[in-house]
Amino acid sequence: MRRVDWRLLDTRTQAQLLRRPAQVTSSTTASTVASIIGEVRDSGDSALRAFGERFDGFAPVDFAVGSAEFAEAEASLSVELRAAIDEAAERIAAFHRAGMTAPYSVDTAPGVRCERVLRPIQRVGLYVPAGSAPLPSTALMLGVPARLAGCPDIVLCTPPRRDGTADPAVLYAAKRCGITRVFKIGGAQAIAAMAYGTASVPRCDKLFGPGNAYVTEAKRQVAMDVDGAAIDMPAGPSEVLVIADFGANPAFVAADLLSQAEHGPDSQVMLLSDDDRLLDAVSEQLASQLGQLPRADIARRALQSSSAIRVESIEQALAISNRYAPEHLILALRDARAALPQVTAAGSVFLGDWAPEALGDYCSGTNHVLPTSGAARFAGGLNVASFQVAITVQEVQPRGIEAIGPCAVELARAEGLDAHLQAVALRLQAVAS
Ligand SMILES: NC(=O)c1ccc[n+]([C@@H]2O[C@H](COP(=O)([O-])OP(=O)(O)OC[C@H]3O[C@@H](n4cnc5c(N)ncnc54)[C@H](O)[C@@H]3O)[C@@H](O)[C@H]2O)c1
Ligand SMILES: N[C@H](CO)Cc1c[nH]c[nH+]1
Ligand SMILES: [Zn+2]
Repeated sequence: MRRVDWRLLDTRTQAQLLRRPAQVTSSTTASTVASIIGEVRDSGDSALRAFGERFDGFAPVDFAVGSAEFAEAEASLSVELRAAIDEAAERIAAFHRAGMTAPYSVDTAPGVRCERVLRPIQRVGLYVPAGSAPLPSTALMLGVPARLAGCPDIVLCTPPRRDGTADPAVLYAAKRCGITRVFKIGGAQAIAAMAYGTASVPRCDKLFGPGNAYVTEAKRQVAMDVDGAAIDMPAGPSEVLVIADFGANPAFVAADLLSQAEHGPDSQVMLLSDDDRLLDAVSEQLASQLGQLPRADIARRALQSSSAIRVESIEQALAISNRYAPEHLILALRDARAALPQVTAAGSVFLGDWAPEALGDYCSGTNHVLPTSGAARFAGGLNVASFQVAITVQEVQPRGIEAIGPCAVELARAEGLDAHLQAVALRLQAVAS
């Protein structure tokens, strides 16, 4: 992790420091992904088999997980793991249920009723990563809100293991959410299959879920294509930014940084502090904790494009954080709650010393599918509304057209749109006669 003093950097170097590693390699990734998508569109299942063989070491004859594989998966899990998945699912459901928006209706004038009704998106495609680590928690983060939204048709893709089976905990978590249409397909090819459809995989209206740089780029490309599919958000390589003051626990801070660094070599973790001793102590902790981690190599590579930044003040740290717009923001501050109003861009915020980011990943109840690469400046994390379409409705009585028709006539005249004017004027005449 490079150590720098923000106050000594010119503005260009400051900007470079806040760049994501995935942004640096994006043009190569984009062309690789474009050709994968093209081949899936042209050759469907046979392209999926070729990419499965090349990238996952397995090309299933049948991509769909059958009922026997679901049953074996469930039986193979420990009682403790099943209970943890069940417990997490319940807490995620409780938080997401509380955040569901209700339909509403307003009489905007006498005889004019405007409403907003909510409908579930009819067919949604979920992507659960399993490249370097299978993420059953992601199946919950996607499946729970999709069910609460009432989506009738839920498709899930996840990369197969080398033996051709899907990760059993991912299958259990999917089934726990009522999802049984699971396909063993990973990467950009899975996104292409769900966006355009193949003989095996149904075409979906909207795609959800995190993934590596290939998955995230594939989602971006299918979302740009009018024949493709909508997407939730860019939810790429994991990130965390920690703002720590003099009193923060260096072991906790280092553990939180490493918990995101271990996701992938393209993850990025940032530490900002106004205290040199804290920065020194975290650096020592990183070195000693790294040695204990099975995924130390991955974490070490992520740390190479990460920074520990000495700032003038916590206010300056908050300003830098808002500019960076991290997926996760940990406020390891003595009065973390007091800093919250200054946070304007972050996917999910963790207040104080006792809220490790890993709790949000698994079971606090918030969603861990969050915007990365700075998208937290304009987008929030996944929620039930992400799986719904909001349809507005208006119902107008004769007295309603009398009340608001003249307003529409005036505006139509100003725009020179006579057919619009006529549509209203005819009704005004009919009501008057
Ligand atoms: N932002 C979020 O909300 C969030 C949540 C969870 C996980 N994540 C991120 O998701 C990512 C998961 O990545 P992963 O790799 O473990 O799993 P993954 O399932 O996203 O990717 C694995 C797939 O990548 C494809 N692939 C691998 N190498 C390739 C290559 N050279 N060319 C083309 N395709 C290739 C393969 O098809 C493989 O099946 C991590 O970066 C993690 O940080 C983000
Ligand atoms: N931290 C990831 C989101 O960036 C989510 C996750 C799943 N499992 C562990 N972590
Ligand atoms: Zn994580």
